[in-house]
Amino acid sequence: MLKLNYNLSDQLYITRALQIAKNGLGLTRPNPMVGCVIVHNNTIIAEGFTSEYGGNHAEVNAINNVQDKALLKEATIFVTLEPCSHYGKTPPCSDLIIHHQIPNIVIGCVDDNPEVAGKGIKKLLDAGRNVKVGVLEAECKAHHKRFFTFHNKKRPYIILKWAESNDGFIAPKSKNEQKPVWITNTYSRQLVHKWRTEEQAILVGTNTVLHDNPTLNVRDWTGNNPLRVILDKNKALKADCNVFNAKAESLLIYHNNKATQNTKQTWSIHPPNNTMVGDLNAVIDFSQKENQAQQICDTLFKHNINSVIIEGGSKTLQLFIDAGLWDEARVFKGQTIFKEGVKAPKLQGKLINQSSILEDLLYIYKNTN
Ligand SMILES: NC(=O)C1=CN([C@@H]2O[C@H](COP(=O)(O)OP(=O)(O)OC[C@H]3O[C@@H](n4cnc5c(N)ncnc54)[C@H](OP(=O)(O)O)[C@@H]3O)[C@@H](O)[C@H]2O)C=CC1
Ligand SMILES: Nc1c(N[C@@H]2O[C@H](COP(=O)(O)O)[C@@H](O)[C@H]2O)[nH]c(=O)[nH]c1=O
Ligand SMILES: [Zn+2]
Repeated sequence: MLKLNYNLSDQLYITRALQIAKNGLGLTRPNPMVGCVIVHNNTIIAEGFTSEYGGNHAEVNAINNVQDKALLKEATIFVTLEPCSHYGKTPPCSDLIIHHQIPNIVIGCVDDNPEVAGKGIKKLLDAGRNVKVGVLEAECKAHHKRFFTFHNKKRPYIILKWAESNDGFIAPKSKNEQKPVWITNTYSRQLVHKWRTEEQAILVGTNTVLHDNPTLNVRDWTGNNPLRVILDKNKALKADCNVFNAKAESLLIYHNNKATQNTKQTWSIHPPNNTMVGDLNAVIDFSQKENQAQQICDTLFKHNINSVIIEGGSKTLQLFIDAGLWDEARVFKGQTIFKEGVKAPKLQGKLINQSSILEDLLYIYKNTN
């Protein structure tokens, strides 16, 4: 039977499931980071969250953690996302729940992946189980924002990030060395490395590579490197740029005219890992300025990328802002004054958080359109 009335304890256990689900952040991609709690007689008897990509789903881990499996016949299982119904890298979790005769299932939100999309719930209902759907639904959807954006908007969840001087520039007019001019302090920069571990890809424009020679990997935090996505219309970037080194994988996006396609590629692109589909070269039509951002999104979608952090420069960030193709912006404001230089992007969004990291200010915006 499908139930729609929820009580406080349902919310409490889904809150706990959301809390432990966050252990999978940056590890489960492109799978969602699900949390699961199993309760018997008002006591949590086991918990689980999604393992690193290719490993167990949250429900499997939670059920494996139950010591006395006989209790499952009287238990309630709480999950942030509808249990799956399909054979992916692992068998369907809804079958496992049925197999263990768990009578009550409480679900945060329905899975919008077309392979599941209600079929997991149907399986459970057809097996005569009590199913509640939509407990803390908004919170669960927000938690699974990367996964839902990917399936519903057919593009990755997009985070814009930049650091601007106190007078609104992201770089000075000129500089002597091919490396970034740091506006933010080391703690802010460490936070950026943490953010890099949380997203599947990181993207920058050509000028940023030419001027900064960034590496774009994770150094000041522990976690997975994102895939480095580099826009290089004319394949002008040299093989020895740091973004093509062996420290992480790179995807090059270039223009689709004959001249560039025939350009001999002189550097090796690292092989895709098992979360990627397609090869690590992609072609778009850069002459169509008005839909460049959409084409880039389509490319990332085809490569199964659920989230991307765009770290500049201004032109690249503005491209996505003008196309309305962004979800969150994380903007640092430092104390430096440049007087002139590369102007920071112009963005209109809802300010949802403001904090300070020593003297740096951090503003978080949401795209409400
Ligand atoms: N403080 C911060 O957070 C950050 C600062 N920066 C700074 O920003 C500056 C770069 O930003 P910005 O100039 O806006 O550029 P981007 O990094 O956004 O690069 C995109 C631009 O590069 C130019 N370009 C040059 N050669 C090519 C090519 N072969 N293919 C495609 N595009 C090409 C294009 O300019 P055009 O359209 O004119 O052809 C294009 O619009 C750097 O000085 C860097 O230090 C960068 C990232 C973050
Ligand atoms: N200058 C500046 C930033 N610059 C961004 O960081 C990139 C360098 O990455 P990496 O080589 O991996 O350290 C650089 O190309 C640009 O995208 N970021 C910030 O948080 N604060 C700053 O003040
Ligand atoms: Zn599953």
